[in-house]
Amino acid sequence: MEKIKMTTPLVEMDGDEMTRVLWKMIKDELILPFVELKTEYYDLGLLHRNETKDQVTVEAANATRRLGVAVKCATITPNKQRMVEYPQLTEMWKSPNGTIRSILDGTVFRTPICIDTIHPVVKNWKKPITIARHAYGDVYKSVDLYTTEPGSATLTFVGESGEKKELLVQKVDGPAVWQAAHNKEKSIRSFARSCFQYAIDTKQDLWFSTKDTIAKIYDGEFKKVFEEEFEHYRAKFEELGITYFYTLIDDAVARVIRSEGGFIWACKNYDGDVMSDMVSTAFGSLAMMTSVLVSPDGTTEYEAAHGTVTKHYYRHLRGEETSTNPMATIFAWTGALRKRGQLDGLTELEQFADKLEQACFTTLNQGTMTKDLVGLVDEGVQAHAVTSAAFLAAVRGNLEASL
Ligand SMILES: NC(=O)C1=CN([C@@H]2O[C@H](COP(=O)(O)OP(=O)(O)OC[C@H]3O[C@@H](n4cnc5c(N)ncnc54)[C@H](OP(=O)(O)O)[C@@H]3O)[C@@H](O)[C@H]2O)C=CC1
Ligand SMILES: O=C(O)CCC(=O)C(=O)O
Ligand SMILES: [Mn+2]
Repeated sequence: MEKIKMTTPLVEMDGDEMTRVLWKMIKDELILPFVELKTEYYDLGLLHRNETKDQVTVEAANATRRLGVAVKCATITPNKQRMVEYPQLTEMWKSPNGTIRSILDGTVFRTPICIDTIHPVVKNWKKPITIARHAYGDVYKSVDLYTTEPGSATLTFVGESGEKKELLVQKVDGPAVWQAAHNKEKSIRSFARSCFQYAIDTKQDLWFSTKDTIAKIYDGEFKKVFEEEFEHYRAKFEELGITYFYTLIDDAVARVIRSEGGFIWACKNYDGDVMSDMVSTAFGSLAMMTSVLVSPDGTTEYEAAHGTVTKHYYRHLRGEETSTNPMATIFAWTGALRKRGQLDGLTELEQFADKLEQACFTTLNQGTMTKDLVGLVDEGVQAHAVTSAAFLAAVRGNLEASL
């Protein structure tokens, strides 16, 4: 078979640990034999980020703005422990995801990948729940401070006009921790618009939740902007018979559990981060969730929602074959290839992405799956755990049969 040609490169962001291992396996087994892959490659592996003083992350984000589509491997965000593990690190670098999302702005849409033989642990969930996570700001762009003596902190804003606004944060009588976070009205507005548009595109209800009773100004602004923006979409919502529903985050959490699913849940950045892990795991596995960042200008970045699967990587380093689930990383690639195909009018590339996803489903339906899924399948369904390599080989077999 002649390889499928591409016209515009994808931005390829390589990453760390087990997902970096899977990344290469996926490319070698499922993409390079079939596609004349064109990528602009950025190595976001921790040590290369360190060598470039994290400039490679900024370059990769700027390349994504230029080329329009990126695919990203999971990356380590260093903490104190990682500084010990990697003594060559000159700084505790920020999260590359945080940096990229700040540059691209927009919303991260996360949807569970469902199969017929695995039922959600929440038995009334009948349809997938998509988390729409605001990608900009809040704690991901905040500054932190630790102080040791009694004293007080104030929050000061100085406008370009010279106007000053000052607020006492707290007076403390001993050691304390502090944090200042922000968001931009423009970003909140584009978050709202992308959520309403996504609800229309997928014909699903949209829920939105914050804690505006506590963060009256901060979260109140999110609520207000969503209400204002909804007026531009109300007619279309009514025409499609879908609804916009706002409620407090704690009420939303309870309602989500009691729901049937089949809607989009818009969440502030941190809520979306943690709720997407809960939702994906409740639907099956962390590795069964797609994730795409859609920025206001339509730029897209596809990734897995999970991390670098460190525990499996240590086993890999000890020479063991691991059974790490590559589904979310494969779907990051198919999402990006399909989008590139759509933008460049390459039907064959789009169809290839569809067929690769279908080959994954066929493999799972044949009972060939990674360890995380085997224990979850319905009673009576034959399923066996295989290594990541064996899973990818089986997917390749099914893919070849479909081409
Ligand atoms: N998008 C990104 O770039 C993200 C990066 N990170 C980074 O990843 C690193 C590890 O973070 P951690 O908190 O352990 O989170 P991970 O998501 O990497 O893994 C947590 C656990 O979830 C299970 N799991 C996750 N993905 C898979 C998979 N594909 N197949 C099978 N099981 C899976 C594993 O459970 P078990 O061990 O029981 O098999 C694993 O130990 C950190 O350095 C963090 O900074 C974290 C989140 C997102
Ligand atoms: O960037 C990080 O460190 C974490 C990212 C994350 O947890 C996510 O994207 O869900
Ligand atoms: Mn997360």
